[in-house]
Amino acid sequence: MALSDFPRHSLTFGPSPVHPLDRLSTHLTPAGGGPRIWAKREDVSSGLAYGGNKVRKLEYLVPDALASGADTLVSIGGYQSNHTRQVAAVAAHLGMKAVLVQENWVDWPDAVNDRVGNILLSRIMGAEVRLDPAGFGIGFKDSWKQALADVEARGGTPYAIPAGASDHRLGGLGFANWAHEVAQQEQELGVFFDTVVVCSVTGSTHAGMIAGFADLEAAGGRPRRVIGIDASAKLEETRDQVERIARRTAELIGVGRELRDDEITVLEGWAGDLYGVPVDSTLDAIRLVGSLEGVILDTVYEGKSMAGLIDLVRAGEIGSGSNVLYAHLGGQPALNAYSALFR
Ligand SMILES: Cc1ncc(COP(=O)(O)O)c(CNC2(C(=O)O)CC2)c1O
Repeated sequence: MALSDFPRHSLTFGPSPVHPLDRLSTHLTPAGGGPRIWAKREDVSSGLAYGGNKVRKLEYLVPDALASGADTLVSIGGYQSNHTRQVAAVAAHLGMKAVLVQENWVDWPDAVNDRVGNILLSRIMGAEVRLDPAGFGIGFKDSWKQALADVEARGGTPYAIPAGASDHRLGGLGFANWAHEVAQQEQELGVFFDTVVVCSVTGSTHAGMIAGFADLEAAGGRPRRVIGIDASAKLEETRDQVERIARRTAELIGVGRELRDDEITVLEGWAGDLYGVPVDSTLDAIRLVGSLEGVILDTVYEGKSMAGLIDLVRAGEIGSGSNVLYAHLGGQPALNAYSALFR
């Protein structure tokens, strides 16, 4: 099957905007001659509760959920999960229930961590929010399996959405479609993005991009670099999951060849020691992009991937003449649980 053969339930206003970050580009290479940095904005692409990258993935899971006769979406994340908040929004939008397991993925000292931001939004949207003391992990957790069983036990029909909607047969399609959308926007903009920078944690955003760009290359497109910046602080787990989902998605959409190892790049160096805990480079990136561009990045994900992009540009790893596309995947609501860092 080709990507276009898979049903997609539209959950966005259309293609997510692409725009240059020229003040950032100039700041990083004041003498000129550096790369031009652009952003593609998943944080402003949907009307569903501030949107984000998971809405894209859910566009391909929703038809499967509806076809299964499910009445309840069941998923999992940390207290400040952007993913579970987007699941709550999509469930509300579809007239379905949502059961969300919110684990203690970030041992963060903020007293309101389980009451503001994403978890507040999920409660407003009527989701059943289950706080669980278990720590971070991107695999299938017992708390999530229990939630599925509970929905069935009370006569409901659950639809299982794993963490980040990633380790799911259809989890990579959303960003395979994103890659095709980029190619369309390149035509309109008259630019070619030779490098894409994206945050990687549960992996199917990055993995879908890899498969989608390989699909485009198989149809005669130019090769490009997709650089994942790890924000899980569990690099091997995240890299393994990116590779597994990328290969599975490439096969699913009929790319017609094995992915090359060099197409799967997840870099460490900006996650810090713990998922969800910002480090100096995270906060520096957030303040720099906020003050130069009025673009807001979060402390868990985008602040870390932007820190990676900034260092790669400063080190000349992303060089002059390059047009680099930064995938802004959302995440801002969680900032409310980190307000003490920005006094
Ligand atoms: C704003 C933002 N940016 C990047 C990512 C990483 O995406 P992947 O999980 O697809 O690798 C998330 C994920 N968030 C998770 C969540 O529970 O919110 C899945 C971890 C994200 O929310």
